[in-house]
Amino acid sequence: MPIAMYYMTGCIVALFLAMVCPWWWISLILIWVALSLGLVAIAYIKNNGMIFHKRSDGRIPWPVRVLFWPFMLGVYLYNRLIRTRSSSPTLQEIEPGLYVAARLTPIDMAALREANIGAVLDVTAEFESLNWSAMDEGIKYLNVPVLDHAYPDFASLLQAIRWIDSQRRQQRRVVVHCALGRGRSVMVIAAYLLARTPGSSLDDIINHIQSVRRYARLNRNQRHALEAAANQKEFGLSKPSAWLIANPVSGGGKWPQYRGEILATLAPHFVLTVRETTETLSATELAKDALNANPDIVIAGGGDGTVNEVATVLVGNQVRFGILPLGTANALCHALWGIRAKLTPVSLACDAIVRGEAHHVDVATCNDRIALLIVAVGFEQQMIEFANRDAKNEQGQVAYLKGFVNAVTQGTPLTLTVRFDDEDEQVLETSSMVIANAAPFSTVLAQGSGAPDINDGKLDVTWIPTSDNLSTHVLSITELVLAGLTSEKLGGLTQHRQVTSLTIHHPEGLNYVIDGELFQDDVLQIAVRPDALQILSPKPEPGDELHL
Ligand SMILES: Nc1ncnc2c1ncn2[C@@H]1O[C@H](COP(=O)(O)OP(=O)(O)OP(=O)(O)O)[C@@H](O)[C@H]1O
Repeated sequence: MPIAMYYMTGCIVALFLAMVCPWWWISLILIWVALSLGLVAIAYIKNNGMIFHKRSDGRIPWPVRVLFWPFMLGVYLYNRLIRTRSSSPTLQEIEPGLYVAARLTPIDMAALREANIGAVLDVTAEFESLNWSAMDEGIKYLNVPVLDHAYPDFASLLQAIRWIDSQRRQQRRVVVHCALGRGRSVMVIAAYLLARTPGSSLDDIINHIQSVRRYARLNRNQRHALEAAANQKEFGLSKPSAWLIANPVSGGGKWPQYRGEILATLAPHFVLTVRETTETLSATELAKDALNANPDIVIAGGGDGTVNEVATVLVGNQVRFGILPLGTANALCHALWGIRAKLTPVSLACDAIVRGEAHHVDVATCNDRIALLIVAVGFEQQMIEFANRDAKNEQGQVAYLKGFVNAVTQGTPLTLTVRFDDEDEQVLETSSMVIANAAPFSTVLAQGSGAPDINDGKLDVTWIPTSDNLSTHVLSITELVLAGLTSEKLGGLTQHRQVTSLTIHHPEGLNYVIDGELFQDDVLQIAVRPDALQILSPKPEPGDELHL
C-alpha cells in the first residue's frame, strides 16, 4: 500500500501542477505523467502485474509503452542508477544449475552463454525482456509479471516454481531474474527451494541465498505471502510424470509378483500411469500412447522383447527410458549394469528410475526394427525358437540352455552373402552370426572380442565358420566364452569384425532374431545409430565395469 500511495501522491502532484501551469503543452505532459502514475497506483492497490500486458515472449505492446512511458522512464533510470552503483554481478549461482539475476540486457549474453543457461524466468512486469524467441539461443522463457516490491499470487507462484522444476528436470540451467535480482526473483527462488525440500526453514534458505547475493532480501509483504503460500495444501512441485508399460507374462509372470513393491517404490516420486500389454495390445502401441501424453519418463517392465518394443518408439525422442527387468533372461540390464542386475534386479532398476540420471546409448536398426542387443542368425535364432513361451514358463533360463545345446548339436549351417560397411560382398559359410550392439557375458555367441560396448558407435559381428565336426563347434564356443571373460581372442576358430553397417542376404530368406524375438526376411540391412536412446542408470559401483 505505501508504494501505491507514493504513486498516487505523484499522480495528484502532477495533476495539480498541470492545472496551475501557464503553458498548455507542459500541462499536457503533466497530465500524461499523472495518468501513468495513477494507473500504476491502482495496479499496486490490486497487486496486478498484468497492467503492462506483457506478452508471452516478454514484449510489451507499443500503445501500453506509450501510455506508461513516463513511469517506465523513471524505473529505467532508477534501475540504471542502482546498477551502476552496485558491485553485485548481474548473474549469480545459488546452487548448481539455478541462478539469480538482475534485468538481462544484451551485454549479459556472454555470461549467460558461459553459464550455459537454458531457461529464463522473468518476474518483472514493467521491463521488456530480451526477445529470446528471435535470438536463436535455444533458451526457454517464461514471464510471471510481478510489480516491483510486490509478490506473485499463489497460482502464479506455483506456476513459476513448477516451471523451474520442469526445466531443471530437463537438465536445463535456469536463471530467475527481476529488475535488480534482490526481491521478486529471490522470493521465487526461495519458494522453489522451500517446495523442493518440504520442512526446510525459510530463514536458512534466505541466509543461503544471501551468502551468494549479499543484497537479496524479502520485504515484509513478500515474506508473509511466501509463508502463507507454503502453508497451502497445494504448495509443492508437481511430480514428474511416468508411464509404466508392463508385460504380465514376461519371466513367467514377474510383473504380478513384483507389482506391489514396484508401485510402492515409484508412486511417491512420480505421477504414474500404468498400462499392461495383452495378447493383442503390444508394448509398442502402448509406448505410442505414452509418447502422445508427453511424460518425463517411460518405463518398460518385462523381458528384452518388451524393452525392445518400447524402445522402438522412444528412439530419437528426448524422453528418458527406464527399464524394469521382469523377463526371463534380461540380457540388456545384465549388459548395462553388470552382475548387480542379476542379484537385485527390481530394486536396482527402481533406484535408477528414481535417481533419474540418464545415459545415451547406441541402438542398432535392422530393416525397420530396432535392436538394443543383437540381431542373430543360426545358433542364436535356433535357440530362441526352441525356448518358446511355454518352455520359458516351465523351465525359466534352463529353456535357453537346452535350446542352445539343441541348436549346436542339430543346427543347419547357412550360406550368407554379406557386405560389411562399403566393402565388396563376400560369401560366408557359417553356423552362427551375431551382430551385437550390446550383449552380456552370457550371450556367448556375441563375444568375438569380449563384451560389445553399447557406447562405441560400432556393431560387433561375430561368426562361427561352418564345420561338420561337433567338437570344432564346441571349441569355437569355448573360444568365445574365454573372449567374454578376458576380452581377448585366444584362438582362430571364430571371426570378429567391428562395423557401422552391414547387409546380409540369403536367397531363400532368413529366419533371424532381434533381442529374443523371431522374424523372417530375405535381406537384412543393419546399421548402428549412435546415442539414440537415453536410459536411466543406477548409481555406478566399483566392479560394474567387469560386466559379468
Ligand atoms: N499379455 C500378454 N499375453 C501373452 N503374450 C504377451 C502379452 N504381452 C506381451 N506378450 C508377448 O511377450 C513377448 C515379449 O516377452 P519378453 O521378451 O518381454 O519376456 P520374456 O520372453 O519372458 O523375457 P526375456 O526376453 O528376458 O527372455 C512378445 O512376444 C509379446 O508379444
